[in-house]
Amino acid sequence: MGTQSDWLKISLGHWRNQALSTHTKTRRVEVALGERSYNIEIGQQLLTDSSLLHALIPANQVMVVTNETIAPLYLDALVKSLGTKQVATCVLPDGEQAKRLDSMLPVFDELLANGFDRDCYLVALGGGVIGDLAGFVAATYQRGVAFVQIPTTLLAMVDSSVGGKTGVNHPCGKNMIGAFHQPKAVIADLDLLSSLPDREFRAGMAEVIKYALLGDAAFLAWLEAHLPEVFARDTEALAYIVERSCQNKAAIVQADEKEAGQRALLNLGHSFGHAIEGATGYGPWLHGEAIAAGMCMALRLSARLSWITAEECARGIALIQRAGLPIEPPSQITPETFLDFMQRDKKNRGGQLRLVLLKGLGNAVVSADYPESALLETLQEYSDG
Ligand SMILES: NC(=O)c1ccc[n+]([C@@H]2O[C@H](COP(=O)([O-])OP(=O)(O)OC[C@H]3O[C@@H](n4cnc5c(N)ncnc54)[C@H](O)[C@@H]3O)[C@@H](O)[C@H]2O)c1
Ligand SMILES: O=C(O)C(=O)C[C@@H](O)[C@H](O)[C@H](O)COP(=O)(O)O
Ligand SMILES: [Zn+2]
Repeated sequence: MGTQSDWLKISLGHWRNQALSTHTKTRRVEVALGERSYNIEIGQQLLTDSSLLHALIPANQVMVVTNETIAPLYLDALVKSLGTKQVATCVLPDGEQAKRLDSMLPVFDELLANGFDRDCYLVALGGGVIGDLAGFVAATYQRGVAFVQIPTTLLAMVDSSVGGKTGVNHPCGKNMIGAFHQPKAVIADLDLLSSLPDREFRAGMAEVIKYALLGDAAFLAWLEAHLPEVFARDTEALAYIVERSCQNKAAIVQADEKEAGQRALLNLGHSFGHAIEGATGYGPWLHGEAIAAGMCMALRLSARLSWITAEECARGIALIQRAGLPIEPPSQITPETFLDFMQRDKKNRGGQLRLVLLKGLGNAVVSADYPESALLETLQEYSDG
């Protein structure tokens, strides 16, 4: 005999499948970058929409890059929908650990073995790891070929597939080797989220909350009110958060494609978060989890500086906690280790640590104008040592 909570789980699961089977209209967000402009298509049944794929991937030679977890779920369907083109595939190992330079070599080998020329298209079918890596292969193969992002995680749909940051990690730091290379299109098929594990879904929510905290106070209030629908994976709620997140990201990327200035706002929580990922060896902490803890650290430092009130700080942290995300870094990471990683952050200039901090919820700033002691005290708050 099942318990009441078993029953609740079963009925919620049933409702979730029903929710996903309701068809939402396709939404489109444009990333307007002159000759590098492209659209983000957000909808359902897009992976099997041959006419959409033919329109957005107008090449005869197509290389699909994916990983060993996603391939059995979605690769056949995609290859079938691509039809009669010359389609090659490259299936990489799963995980953040695989986001490194030498994982790119099998993709280059496969492109060359198949005689792919400069008119070929790469298709990144996966989360942020595959998108960043395949995008960097596209940026460098024969000095640059076209690519399309088909994000399969929430994080990739709301963030990594958009904006053209591609690259791989180095043991000394996150995304240390890479290039700006915009995709030709982003195809976000919400149906693919039905197989995403809950932990990965929560990690994606960290980047969604990021947009709200850094520049969209109305979205923050919406998320506070609608988190249950989001976590039930209600199709309309998913379509809304993906669309709103992409609109926020597109607006910033359009204004500052190569991060000369305001694009760094998209790095809220990342100076701390990337240090957590690096210090733990890339993997145990998912990117979104590290960024969640990092955003809490940025909130706490902002409150220490009196740039936000204690209430605003608590409100931001409460939402992150309600999303089931960590609100503190691992206590074993010492302030020295944090500073070591943070000193190599790409936002720094002239030896100064530039951080994304808050001057109100929905109002982030990039600043090196804070007393070093405030940063050290914040790091010490979390440390065992
Ligand atoms: N380029 C950017 O602007 C940008 C932005 C944010 C994050 N990132 C990068 O993205 C990476 C994190 O991306 P992520 O969170 O998508 O992680 P990920 O790519 O590792 O995917 C998460 C996990 O989910 C699995 N998975 C993916 N889609 C699935 C699906 N539909 N069903 C079942 N399992 C699925 C994957 O195999 C993997 O195990 C980090 O490397 C981060 O630095 C880049
Ligand atoms: O698109 C951006 O710009 C971002 O900063 C988005 C981040 O969520 C993402 O994690 C990005 O890869 C971080 O970039 P980095 O330049 O700090 O390595
Ligand atoms: Zn990120």
